[in-house]
Order: sequence, then structure tokens, then C-alpha cells
Amino acid sequence: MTKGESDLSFSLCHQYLAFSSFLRYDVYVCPELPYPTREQILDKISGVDGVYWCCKEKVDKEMLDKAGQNLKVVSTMSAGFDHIDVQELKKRGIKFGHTPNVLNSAVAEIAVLLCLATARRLHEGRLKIETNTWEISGPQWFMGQDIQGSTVGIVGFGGIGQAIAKRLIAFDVGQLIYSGHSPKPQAKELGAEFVSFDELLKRSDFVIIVCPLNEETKEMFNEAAFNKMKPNAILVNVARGGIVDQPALIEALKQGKIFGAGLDVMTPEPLPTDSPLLSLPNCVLLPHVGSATIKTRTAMAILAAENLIAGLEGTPMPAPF
Ligand SMILES: O=C(O)C(=O)CO
Repeated sequence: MTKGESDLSFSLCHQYLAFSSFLRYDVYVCPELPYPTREQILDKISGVDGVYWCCKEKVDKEMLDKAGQNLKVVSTMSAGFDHIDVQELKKRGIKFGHTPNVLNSAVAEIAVLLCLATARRLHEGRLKIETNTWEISGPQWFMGQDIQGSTVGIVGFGGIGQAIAKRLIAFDVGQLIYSGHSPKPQAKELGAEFVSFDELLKRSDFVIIVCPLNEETKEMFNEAAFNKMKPNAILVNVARGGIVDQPALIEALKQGKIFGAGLDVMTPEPLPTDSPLLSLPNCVLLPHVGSATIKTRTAMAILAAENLIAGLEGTPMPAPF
């Protein structure tokens, strides 16, 4: 977001929070701008009733101890919450809200963008022009992959996964398959088939990661997983970088075990400028902007504020977890 755009989300959330201060609650909005250090956050969080969280700093035991006994609610302006110790919140009876669903379309659009950009070698194409290596002979030069007719595997078939499926159907995909804990009732009308993770890896031309990061999914895309994927496969990750064993992905891309990767998320974020990912022509990178549209971020800011106020007021949160 430009500064003006981010100001818009922040000013909306501040309007809501002005309402909550009218209700005489002490609320900490993180981050304030400029971005604080963890030590500064720890200093400021002490004694608050509620926390409005739109940063990736961990809300863990240390943070909660520092906040103290008054804390009644934590509201994160994100759908994912791997940075928040939800078990610890539960143990302490602190309410917790997040912002699912309002970002489904925006993240699905980024997933489609990464499928297309990686399949048609967007980054590498730009490099060919920049380095004057654009070849004018040969019909087989610079060929990519089709989405049309391909098998698309979606890992995690929640709201975002289903939104991606809907959009890719318009590209005439051959087969839609998905993996997860259990079959989803919504899959039937999308014509998506529930398969095991292993089968998804073996069959898919496009593998799209949309599941949450947790103990079970951490680095589930490791060397063994890449060995099972097709050499023409494209990996797209719009979920969390930690789901992928990044050194194993780098090796897979270098050795041509898979065709390419399109990543909106990586490890760490921000990615250091000397990361080997940046020197791979078959890797398309975005700086974690899945939900970063004005409309979506505004909807997330409002929902997070509504969650917070409901939690403070003791009314039902619109999006509790
Ligand atoms: O809301 C989230 O969890 C996101 O990562 C949006 O991109």
C-alpha cells in the first residue's frame, strides 16, 4: 500500500477505536507508525483491556504477561494467526477474533496471478529483455505451461481455496483436486475431488498452498514432497512461508525437479536481498500482498475493530476463533 492507502485503513480503525475509548477502554493498537520494536510494544501493552493487532509480532506468553490481568480481548487484522498463541489466550480466558472471508477474493486473485506469472515465466521473460537475450528464432523458445486442461491441486480447501477454484474453473482446468483433513461439502458443486496429500503431489500440474501454518503443516513441502511432484509442476504459495522448507524448494527449483514457484509468502519476511530465491529465474516473488487492496484492507480493518469492540462489550464477535 502507498502511505495514503495505509493511512486509510488506519484512520478507519482509529475511528472505530475512538468509539471504544468513548466506552472507556484502554486499547493498544499495534503497530503505531513508525513501526515499534518488540521492546517498545512490550512497554506500551501493560495494563490494556484490548489489543488491536495488525503486525506479525508474536502474541505469546511474554506479551500476555506484560499486558496483565486487564486484557480481555485480542483482535488481529489478519485471517491467519500463526503469530498468536491461541491456546494461551484460551487458557487465560482472553477472547480472540480474526478477519477471515473478507480477504478471500483478493488472495484468490493473487493466487491466480502467481499461477499465470509462473506458468508463463513472467520474471524470466523480463530478464530476457533486460539482458538482451531475447531469441528471435525457434518456435520452441520460451515455452510455458497451460492452465487450460491442467490438474490443479489445492492444499487447504477453505474460503480462499474455494475462491481460487471458482476463478480457475473459468480457465477451463482439466481437473480440480484438493487435500486437507476431510472432504468439504462445497467441493461437489465446484467439481473438486478430495485426495490425499501424496496423491495431490503426484497428480497436480499446479499445486496451490492455502492451508494455515501450524505444527502439522510446518515444512510439509520438503525434499520428499518435491521428489513426488511432476517436473512440469508449478508451486504457488499464498499462505505462509513456513509451510515450505525453503532450502529444499530452492534445490528443487535449481535442479528442475519442478518447473517453477510463485510465492507471495516466504521465510523470513521481509526476504533478505541476498536470498538465493531472488536469483532463480523460475521463481516469481511478491512481498506478501495477498490481501493488500484498499477495499480488502479496509474491510479487514473494520472487522478487526468490530471484533475488538464486541469482545470488550461482551457481545458476540462477528468473527471469533
Ligand atoms: O490475513 C492474512 O493472514 C494474510 O496473510 C493476508 O495476506
